Amino acid sequence: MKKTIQSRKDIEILVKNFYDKVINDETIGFIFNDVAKVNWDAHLPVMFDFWENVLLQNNKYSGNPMPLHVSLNEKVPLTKAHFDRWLKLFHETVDEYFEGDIAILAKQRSQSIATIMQIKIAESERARR
Ligand code: HEM
Repeated sequence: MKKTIQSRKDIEILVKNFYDKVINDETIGFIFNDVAKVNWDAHLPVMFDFWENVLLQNNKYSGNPMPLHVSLNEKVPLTKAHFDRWLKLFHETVDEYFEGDIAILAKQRSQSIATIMQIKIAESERARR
């Protein structure tokens, strides 16, 4: 049976399984593997903190992901298709493992953060012209 998202352990299950899909994905995998060459041992704990902060509100993450994605977009254009794919994989992972209010919140928050990210990227492109 699926469970609700309640703890750091649940967040770790969500995030790890999501990135397992990401690194093997034909549409967005190369951005992580070949462009950013992500160090997963360093990145995963940051993502646990980020999602724990967003979903369980415990102030573990105090960074700002927006500038990082704006810079990444200068190395490889991050398109709507990339964001749609990211969101599809994230929502799929949430639904595979979890149910309940926090699972719904995870899908809503990822959607709204992705929207803001795309707006920030578009603004940065206008400023560069
Ligand atoms: C096309 C979609 C996206 C791509 C290709 C992408 C890619 C990346 C990459 C390459 C990194 C750097 C990892 C490293 O440290 O080496 C990163 C960091 C991060 N991403 Fe994304 N991302 C995407 C969308 C999102 C979305 C929608 C969210 C939030 C809902 C998000 C949240 C974060 C956070 C929190 C970090 C860590 C920032 C920090 O170090 O403080 N990303 N992303």
